Amino acid sequence: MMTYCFESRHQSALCGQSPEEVVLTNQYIPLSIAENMEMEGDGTRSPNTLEDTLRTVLLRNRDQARVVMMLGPAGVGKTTTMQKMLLDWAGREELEEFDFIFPFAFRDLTLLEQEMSLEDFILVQHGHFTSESLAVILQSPQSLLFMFDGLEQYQYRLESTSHSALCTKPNQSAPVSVLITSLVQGELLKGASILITARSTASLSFLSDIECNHVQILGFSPPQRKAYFDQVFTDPKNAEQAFQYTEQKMGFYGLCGNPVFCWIMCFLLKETLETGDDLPETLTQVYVQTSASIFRAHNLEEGRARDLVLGLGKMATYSLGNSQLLSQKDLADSGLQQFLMSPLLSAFLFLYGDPASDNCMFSFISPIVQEFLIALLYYLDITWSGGESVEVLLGKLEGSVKFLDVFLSGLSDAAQRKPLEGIVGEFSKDRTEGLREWLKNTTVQSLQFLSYKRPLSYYRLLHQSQNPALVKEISDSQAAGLGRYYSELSAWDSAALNYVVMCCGGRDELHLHSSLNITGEMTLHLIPAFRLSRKLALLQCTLSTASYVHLASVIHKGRTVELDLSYNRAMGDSGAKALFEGLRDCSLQILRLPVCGLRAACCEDLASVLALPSTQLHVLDLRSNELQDEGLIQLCRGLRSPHCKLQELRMTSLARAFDCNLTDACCEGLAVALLSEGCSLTELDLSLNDLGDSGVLQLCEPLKFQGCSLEKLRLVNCQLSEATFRELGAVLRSGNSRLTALDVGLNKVGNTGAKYLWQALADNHCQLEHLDMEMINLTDGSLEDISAALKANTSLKTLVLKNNILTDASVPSLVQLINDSRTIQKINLQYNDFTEDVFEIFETCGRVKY
Ligand SMILES: Nc1ncnc2c1ncn2[C@@H]1O[C@H](COP(=O)(O)OP(=O)(O)OP(=O)(O)O)[C@@H](O)[C@H]1O
Repeated sequence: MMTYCFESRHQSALCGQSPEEVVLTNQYIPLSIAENMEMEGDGTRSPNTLEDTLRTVLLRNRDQARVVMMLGPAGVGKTTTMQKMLLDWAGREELEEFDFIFPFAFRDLTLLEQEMSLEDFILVQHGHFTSESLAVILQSPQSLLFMFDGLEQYQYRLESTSHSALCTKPNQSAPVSVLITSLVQGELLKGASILITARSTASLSFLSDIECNHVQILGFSPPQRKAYFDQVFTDPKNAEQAFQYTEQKMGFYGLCGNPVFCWIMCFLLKETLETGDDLPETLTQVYVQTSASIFRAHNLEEGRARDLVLGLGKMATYSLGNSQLLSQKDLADSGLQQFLMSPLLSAFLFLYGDPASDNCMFSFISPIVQEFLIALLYYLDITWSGGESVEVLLGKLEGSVKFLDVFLSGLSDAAQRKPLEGIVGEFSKDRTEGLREWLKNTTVQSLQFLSYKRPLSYYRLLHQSQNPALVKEISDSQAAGLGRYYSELSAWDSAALNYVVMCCGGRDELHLHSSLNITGEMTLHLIPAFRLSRKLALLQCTLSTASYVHLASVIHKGRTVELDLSYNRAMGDSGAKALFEGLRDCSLQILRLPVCGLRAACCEDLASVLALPSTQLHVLDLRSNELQDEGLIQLCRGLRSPHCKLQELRMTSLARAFDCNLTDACCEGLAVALLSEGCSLTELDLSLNDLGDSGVLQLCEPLKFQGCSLEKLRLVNCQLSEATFRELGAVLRSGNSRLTALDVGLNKVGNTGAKYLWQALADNHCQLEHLDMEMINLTDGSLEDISAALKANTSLKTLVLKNNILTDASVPSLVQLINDSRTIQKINLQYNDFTEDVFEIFETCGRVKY
């Protein structure tokens, strides 16, 4: 059994050690799987290491056919895992419940075109059994495990066939595809276990009728890849450096979990760390430098190297649209026959079988290498595919390629392609310039038209092309669009966005809206761009706690003056506390944190930073956070400090569902703070809190003192009655108040309550410029008071009386009053009980909104 191996291939810079070598030399590192494993019957989660999971699902419910699909992209370790299972089973360390395991590679099955029985099928692949022994073995299906590796390399489709067409006996002949389907459906060897690997779920329709467990391999987690780097490098310092470098520079491409990619990075960094050469900055450089190194090792002359790349590029394109498994004919059609015996060929292709025989088959070592070769072909042969433009090429291959545009962009940069150009000859200048032009135009278009493909996907390409002059050209023509992003952000997008912003020397304002799951890694990529922005708005995002730590480092001693984190509901006290660390010494003047899930627990930290001489905060927006009295009382400690520079504090609620929950209990502390010498508060918004008369009457006390700096006060919908209005009137008439704006709408005090404010307006001590009494149940009965107030007043500029119960009867007088007033600029009378009859009168005064 142990002579069997799924793939015979040798080690290369682009594909790593063979699976067989990895397991036999004990270099196998456990792999991670996706978390969304099925729940067990008792509600517990399945184990989450790959090996445990496979064991569990294979040994579950042994009376039925147990089919397990092991899924994961190319190079993630499916074959290696199978190889490891086999080795462990043979060494009696795992899966002892199975007496026999029969491994198959789908690729080999492609050659089995004739009909045969299951017995013959097994004997063809595993010749060490005799027919007699096999017949006995097959009588106990429950002790058998069949492994089928690499479904995408099977030329025939497995279909969900009707039961009558399936095989039921091991000696019954049928096409191999039917034998496999019969096994899977449980018609043949009922009770046997089946494990199949595939890169994707694309061709799994044959499993639709049966119960099947899916295990998704993710590859190496960060600790697993650290272990891998430690294993490959002998020097632990180099291992750490290479690991960190790979994480930071390549992490966002989403490839680092892939063992083969880790191998390539180790190979490359080992070389560059030894020679002191430049380390790769982009994905393109990784593949350019690795292939250049392969070519150098084989010392091929320039013409032949170019022919090889051209041939591989052509075959790569053919393979994309046709089959992953390629024949000798495909090789010859691509002009590669001359390289058949060259070891260089196997640096890019897996060879199965004897190259001298007609049965030899080939496949590209990975889709990403395939795409890299297509990109090279594009620049090396301008006649290829009718000389089509990059746009047409990408359009044609959309859906089947992932990194082609990335490589095309990277290779358009002379410095990045240089190591390969020295080996395969010059790239077409027309093509490199054409790419540059295309990239510029599509990026500009995406910035101009919101419906166009999102700009961030082009920023990735700009980052790859490493061409700051090109970015500058784009930003010169599209300055406005470059600072605003309204979509999901990935780590790759963040790195690309940072690159673009940095190439432009920063943006004064940077807005990221509605991006969920902004991780610490993403924020880390964006720190340089953030630090250059004076205004930073990250609205309706979900930032991780680590992101707030990074944001704190952005504002700490930075140039950011305004930070708007509105509607980051998940921030909470932990995020806020991390952020406030940055406030200790910063230029930040405006901090907007409405609807951020804050509670009283964060207010102590906030109060402490407000009291620091190094804090510059002028505006603090805490609307719709459930801070409660306790939170505001804590904050007052900061407000009382002579160092506190806060001028504007907003603690209203944007909706009843998001209350600040303040009551009269916080008002005494606030009154003391307002009276304290250091307090520089000029604007206070406490609307939509149940302060009641008992609370606001306490606040009125400091307002009557000259030392109180408050100029604008909003107390909309605070459950106030006549008593408070009387006191507010007294404040305005006191001659000491600096109040210039007062909003007291939605407190249903009627004419009797409002009377006190009309009287205050008539007093020449009152300096109010803005008064809002929306929806306070004002009727025509107050017309006399209004009239007296407006005739005498010389300061009021805006008056809001909308949503009251005034009728047509008041209109002529009101309009006359406004027309006569020298100061009033705007009066809002919308939504009163007016009929259309008076609209003509309103029209005579441009200052009335009705
Ligand atoms: N667990 C592992 N530990 C160490 N190296 C590994 C591990 N898994 C994979 N590798 C390395 O990655 C290479 C590719 O792995 P493997 O061939 O198993 O991937 P795959 O998922 O079967 O890919 P494909 O879909 O292309 O067949 C192996 O040859 C080996 O060098």
